[in-house]
Order: sequence, then C-alpha cells, then structure tokens
Amino acid sequence: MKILTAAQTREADAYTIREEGISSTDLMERAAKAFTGWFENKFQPSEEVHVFCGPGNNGGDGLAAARLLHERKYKVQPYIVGDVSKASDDFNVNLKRLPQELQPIHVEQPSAVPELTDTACVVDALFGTGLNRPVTGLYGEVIRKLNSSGATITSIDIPSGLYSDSQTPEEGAITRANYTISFELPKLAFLLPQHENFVGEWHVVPIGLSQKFIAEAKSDLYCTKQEDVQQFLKPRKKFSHKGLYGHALLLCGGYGKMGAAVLAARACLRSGIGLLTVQVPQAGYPILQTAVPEAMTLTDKNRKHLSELPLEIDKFDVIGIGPGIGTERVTKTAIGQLLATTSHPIVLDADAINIVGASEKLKAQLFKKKLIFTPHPKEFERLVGKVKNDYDRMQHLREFCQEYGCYVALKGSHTAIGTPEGKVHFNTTGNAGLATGGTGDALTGVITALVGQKYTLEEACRLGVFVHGLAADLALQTVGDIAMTASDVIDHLPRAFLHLTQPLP
Ligand SMILES: NC(=O)C1=CN([C@@H]2O[C@H](COP(=O)(O)OP(=O)(O)OC[C@H]3O[C@@H](n4cnc5c(N)ncnc54)[C@H](OP(=O)(O)O)[C@@H]3O)[C@@H](O)[C@H]2O)[C@@H](O)CC1
Ligand SMILES: Nc1ncnc2c1ncn2[C@@H]1O[C@H](COP(=O)(O)OP(=O)(O)O)[C@@H](O)[C@H]1O
Ligand SMILES: [K+]
Repeated sequence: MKILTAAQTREADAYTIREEGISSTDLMERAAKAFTGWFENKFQPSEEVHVFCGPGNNGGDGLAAARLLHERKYKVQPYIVGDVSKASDDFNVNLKRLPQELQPIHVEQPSAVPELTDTACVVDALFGTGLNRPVTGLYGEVIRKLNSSGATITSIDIPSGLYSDSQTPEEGAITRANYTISFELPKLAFLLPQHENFVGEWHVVPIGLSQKFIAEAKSDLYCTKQEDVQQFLKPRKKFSHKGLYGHALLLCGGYGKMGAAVLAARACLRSGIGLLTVQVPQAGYPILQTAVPEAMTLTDKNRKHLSELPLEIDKFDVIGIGPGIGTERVTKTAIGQLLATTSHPIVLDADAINIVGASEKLKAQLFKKKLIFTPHPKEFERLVGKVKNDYDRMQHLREFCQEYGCYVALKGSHTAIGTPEGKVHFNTTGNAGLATGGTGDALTGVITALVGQKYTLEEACRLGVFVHGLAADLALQTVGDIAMTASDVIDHLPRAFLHLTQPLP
C-alpha cells in the first residue's frame, strides 16, 4: 500500500471527482459517511458529541458528520471556529445542510469553548491536509483547551495542526487525539514514533478514491499489508527436500549471551530453513545442542567470544551474524574477514552493527555486497551518526541504503525497511509486547531463514518483519503484551505462517 503526500492526496480527490463525474460535495459526503460508520461502532448515541470545525474541507467533513450523527440520534453540538468568511464551498454547502435544531456555536474567543467533562466526545475537524502553516492564535488556543479537557478526542483525517509529511514547527499547536480516522491511505506522520501522543489509535476508512490514480502516483513510501507479502510467499513443494530450502549459518552468542543464539536459531528453524548450522564460542556447545537439537553446532576455538569463521564458509547460502556476540577485538577481526571473503548474503544485527558502525575501515568494505542490517534506533545511530528527529532518521535511512546498496530494517513499532533504490516500506504488524529482550534476535533468525530460501533481500526483509510482528499479534491473544517473551513470539511463528498460507476466518 502506497503512502501519498498531502498534495498528492488533494490531487487524488480531484482526479476521483473528475473521473467519476461526481461533485466534491458527494465525495465529502462519502468521507463523512465513512467517518460516522467508524464512530457509530465506537461510541454510543447517548454520548455528547462536540464537533469543532475549521474553515476548510476538513471543517466541511465535520459539519456533514455532525448532521449524520444527529440523524442517528447522537446528541451533537457543532462549533465553527474563527473567521469563516472565506470558508470553502463544500463547507458552506454543509453548513446550509445542517437542520434547524442543530445550530452551530461560533467560536471567536477561546472562552466560547465550554468546559468539557471526561465523558464528552470531541470530533476534531479543524484542519486536515490543507494545513499550510503552524497553528497559532485562536485556533491554537482552542486546540490547547481541547487537549487539556480530558474529553475523548477523535480527529477527522489527521490531528489538526500536525503536518502530514514533514516536521511540524515547534510553535504550532497540535490536537492530541485518542483516535484518528483517515481516508483511504495512511499518512506518513502516523508511522513515526514522535507522533504517538498526537495520533493515538489510527484507522483508515475507504472512500473510493481512484485506484488508478493511486497506482500511478509516484511515491517511495509504502506500508506492507498482508496481501502484499502473500503475493510473494513461496509455497512448499510436494517433491522438495531440505537441500532446496537453503543452508544457513548463524554466528551468534557469547559468554552470558548464549540465549541470543538459541533464540535466533529457533526462529530460523521455525521460518522454513532447510538446514541450519550455528557456530558458537566453545562454552555454548552443550547449550545449543540441548536447546536446539535440529541445528548443527560448530564451536569457535575461543571459549567466550566469536573469533573465527568456519572453514567452508562458502557452502552456506546465507550468514546471520550479531546477536549476543559482543565487541571484542577478536570478534571485530572475524567480521572483517567475513566482509572481505564471502560473496553470500549476510544479515547483520546487534553487535555486528555496532562493530561495523565504529570502524571506517569496515564500512569501506560494505559496498557491492548483499547485506541486510537490522538495527534498533540506537544501533542505527552508531552507523549513521546522531539524528535530529524521525524525519531526519528516515532521510538517513534512505541515504545509507542508497550509498551502500544495502537493505536496512530499522526496528520500531512500525519497522521501516530501506532499500538501495531509496524506497521505504513500513511494517503494519506487531505490538508493544515485542518491547522485550530477545525479540530482535528472533527477527535475525527469521530474516536469515528467508534469505536462505531464495527470497530476494527486499522480500526477506518485508516478509520477515511482517511475520515476526504477526506472530506477536497472535501471541497477544494468549499471553497479552505485558507477559510476552521472545520465546512466545517464536512459538507463534507457525500460526503466523499458517495465517499467511491458509488465511483463517
Ligand atoms: N478535496 C475533497 O474533495 C475532499 C477533502 N476531504 C477533506 O478535506 C480536507 C482537506 O481540506 P482543505 O484542502 O480544504 O484543507 P483544510 O485542512 O480543511 O484547511 C484549509 C483551510 O484552513 C486554512 N488554514 C490552513 N492552515 C492554517 C493555519 N495554520 N491556521 C489557520 N488557518 C489555516 C486555510 O486558509 P488560508 O490558508 O487560505 O488562510 C483553509 O481555509 C481533508 O483533510 C479531508 O478531511 C474529504 O472530505 C474528502 C474529499
Ligand atoms: N512498541 C513496539 N511495537 C511493536 N514492535 C516493537 C515495539 N518495540 C519493539 N518492537 C520490535 O521488537 C524487536 C526488538 O528488537 P531489539 O531492540 O533488537 O531487541 P533485542 O536486541 O533485545 O532482541 C524489533 O523487531 C522491534 O521492531
Ligand atoms: K482534523
């Protein structure tokens, strides 16, 4: 699924209107219906609903929604904020459509906003994608009053004041929505952690925008949905054998962190790899052989740390390296040898990233390799330097992938996968139960397994991150997010793959 800019969204609206021969008021009515459809499922008609409308089409949506909710017996009070002498045409059409008994309150001073109790519902229709400067003055005051009211706020299309595809200037007020209901496609702003407290829980409702326009629109930003990964999921063949599903090598674990190797290995085996060899420091041998009997185990000559590569490194189809390895000098040397010798794809995680990030010499060896990095935000900064905000982080992600021709799965709530072409794919599965030690090690195992099975590096990243998050979403149903462990996530990988291959009702 593509992510469009605010400007492209306006073009999509205009294109749909032309192509379907409908009026812009008709499209607004569709948007308002889609919004109220969601609202009715969430809130009871007994709720008091206060709808705050700005001067543009977002305000028009608010007025239409106020009318539709009134028809469905909600107790609705519309408010028109500020000077609307230059309001949009569709705003004015919907103002006229308000029934007699639904008279709006004109807010010309912040004091005209009533004291709202915790039980009140606010619909925020002040500004949408037409926002063109930070919100200050009366509108800013109204937003601050709503934010501090304790009422449950639902924003139409986007929280008012939030820029949808660039950094919002500090002086601008932004609605802190509990829910955001957006039209047709998600907005980039929703996917960035810095906006969590403004966007709240977000949903996208369809309004029938032209699929042709969306398909042809130029964008480097995507959201990965289930149907996207199902398109490239490879079925298991009846007459196949383990040799066809790849032989992976995991270089993981260190003294006190052998669990990282166990988790990566278990996740790798649960993601379809044909054969798995794990090389661990000597101290890890009995642990691996006991905890993961399906994996073959090699030992390093070093008791505690990774210090050497297996002799026949070229027999492996893919190498996953990093979880639990530490940053000893001997380990750094081994990583240098790995980058210098193998032409096979490598998945680098955790301390493998920290080691590469700290060495310009190793960075110089990254070019023209088949590499996937899976950093969390701190590890990413060790690769690219300090970042200013989420937009800056995304820019660095694109530049790093383009410069080195590599893939980076930048982990987070919506893990962002950067590609050498400068594209970014945001993931849509997963939950805060994943915020616990070891889940990243499991992801390394999953992605390594998929590369071993000849998925392209892009497919392996997108499918791997998606299925890892899906496993966590399925685990949520049985263990919840507080108690979830990395092992729970791995234990739910089978159901997650089943869910993709044989969609459950
Ligand atoms: N197009 C369609 O058919 C459909 C559109 N839809 C809906 O329309 C929304 C987009 O509507 P929109 O383009 O009218 O812009 P909107 O966000 O209401 O704001 C523009 C107004 O705000 C003003 N203004 C801007 N910034 C300001 C500031 N900081 N402080 C103060 N004023 C500011 C600006 O005034 P000006 O810049 O001229 O002073 C102008 O009056 C979209 O999000 C969706 O909800 C759906 O119904 C589907 C069909
Ligand atoms: N709040 C969250 N919502 C969804 N996914 C999350 C959240 N927090 C962490 N994750 C996911 O959990 C994993 C954590 O990886 P990482 O930080 O490397 O952990 P570790 O090194 O302990 O294994 C990543 O896949 C990340 O995307
Ligand atoms: K809004």
